Amino acid sequence: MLNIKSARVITSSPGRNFVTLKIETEDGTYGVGDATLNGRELAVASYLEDHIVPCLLGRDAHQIEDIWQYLYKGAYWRRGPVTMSAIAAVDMALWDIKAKVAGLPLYQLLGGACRKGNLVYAHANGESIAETIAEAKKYIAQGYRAVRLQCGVPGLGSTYGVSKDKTRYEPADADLPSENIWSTEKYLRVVPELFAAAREELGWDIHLLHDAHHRMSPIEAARLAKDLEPYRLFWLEDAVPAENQANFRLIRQHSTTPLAVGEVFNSIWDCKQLIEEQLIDYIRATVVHAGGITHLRRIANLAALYNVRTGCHGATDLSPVTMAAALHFGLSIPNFGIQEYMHHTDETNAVFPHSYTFSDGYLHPGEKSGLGVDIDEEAAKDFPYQRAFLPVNRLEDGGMHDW
Ligand SMILES: O=C(O)C(=O)C[C@H](O)[C@H](O)CO
Ligand SMILES: [Mg+2]
Repeated sequence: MLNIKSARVITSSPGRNFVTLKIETEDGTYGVGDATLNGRELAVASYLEDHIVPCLLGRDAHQIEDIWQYLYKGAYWRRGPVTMSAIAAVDMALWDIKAKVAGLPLYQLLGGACRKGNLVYAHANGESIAETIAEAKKYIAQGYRAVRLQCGVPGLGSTYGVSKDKTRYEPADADLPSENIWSTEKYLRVVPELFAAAREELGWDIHLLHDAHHRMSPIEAARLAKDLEPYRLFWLEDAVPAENQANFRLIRQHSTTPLAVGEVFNSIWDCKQLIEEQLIDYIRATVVHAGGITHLRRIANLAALYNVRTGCHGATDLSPVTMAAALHFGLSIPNFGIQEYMHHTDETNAVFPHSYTFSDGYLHPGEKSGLGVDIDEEAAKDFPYQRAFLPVNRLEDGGMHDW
C-alpha cells in the first residue's frame, strides 16, 4: 500500500499553455501527468482540482487500474475530452510513481522494448511547394526518415500547418479565436502538385505524410486519396471529420492510400468501428486525450487484432510529459507505427527537463526510472497561464467549417 498524500495541478505557459498534475505519495515519491487540452486548459484544471483530487487522497497509488475504473465509471458521466484528459493525467502520474518505485524506466514495466526506438515524423511546411520541399530537406539532413508536408494554398490567407514566422507552428495564436477562410476546391488543386514535386526532389527513400485536418467530405477525401496514390504516402491523416466512423468506408472503397485518424478521439468507442472494419491503417489517439496509458493500451490491443498500427499525436500542445509517456508506450507495444514529433520551445524544455533523445530518425525514452520527465515548478512560476484559442474556419461565403 502506497498512500497518495497530495495531488496538485500546475498551470503554466512556457512558450504555450500546459496543465500538469503532480501526485505525491506518503514515502515522498512523486509522479507527473499531462492534462493539457489546447484552448480548453482551465476546464481540465477545474475537473482535476474540484472533482478528482479530493477522491484521490488516501488511495493506494499502486492500484492504477482500479483508480482508472473508479474515475471513469464512478463519475457516471463518461468519456469526452475534458474527463479523459483529466483521467489520463492521473494515470500517467501513477505509472510514473510505480516505475520509480520499481527503479525501472516505464517501458520495462509495460513489457520491455520491442524495437530500438520509436520512428518519428517531423513537420516540414512552407508558403509554397518549393519552400516546403526545402524545409523537408533540412529534416532529412538531420536524420529524419519520415516528414509531414503541408504547404500554403494559393488564394487563401492562411492554411492549417503552415507557420507564419517560419520557425514554430502554434495554432492557438490569440486570446479570442482567429477567423480563417477555407476553400476545399483550392486545397484539392495544390496537394497532389506538392507530392508530385516532393517525390521528384526527395526521392522514394523518405516516408511522406500529410494532414488534411478533418476538412473534406467523404467523396472529396476519396478523390484526394486516389490522386495521391502514385506518391505512396505513409498516411493521409484526418481526411474527414470522424464523429461518423462510417465516413471512412467511402474513402476506402476508392483508394489504397493508407489512412490515419484519431488525435481528437478520447476513448476506444470513438474508434471501435474504424478498427473492427479495418477502415484505417493508423490510430492517432494519444496518451493525454485518450485516458492515459491504461486506456491507450486497450485501444492498441484492439487495433493489433486488425492490423492497425499506432501513430500517436505529438504536436507541441502535448507536453513533454505526454511525449515521454508515448515513447515508453510505443517502445513496448507490438503494433507501434510511428510517433509525431514537433519540437517544443527552449522555455518548454527548461520547465520540463526530460531524458528522451533523438537519434537517426528515432526517439528513445531513455533509461531513467519512471517516465524520465519532470516539472521544474520554480521555473514554471515565470510563465503564468495566458488565454489562447485555436482558430475557427469559415468558407468563402462566411459559413462555418471544420478547422
Ligand atoms: O499535429 C497534428 O497532427 C495536428 O493536427 C495538431 C492539432 O491541430 C493541434 O494539436 C490542435 O491542438
Ligand atoms: Mg493532425
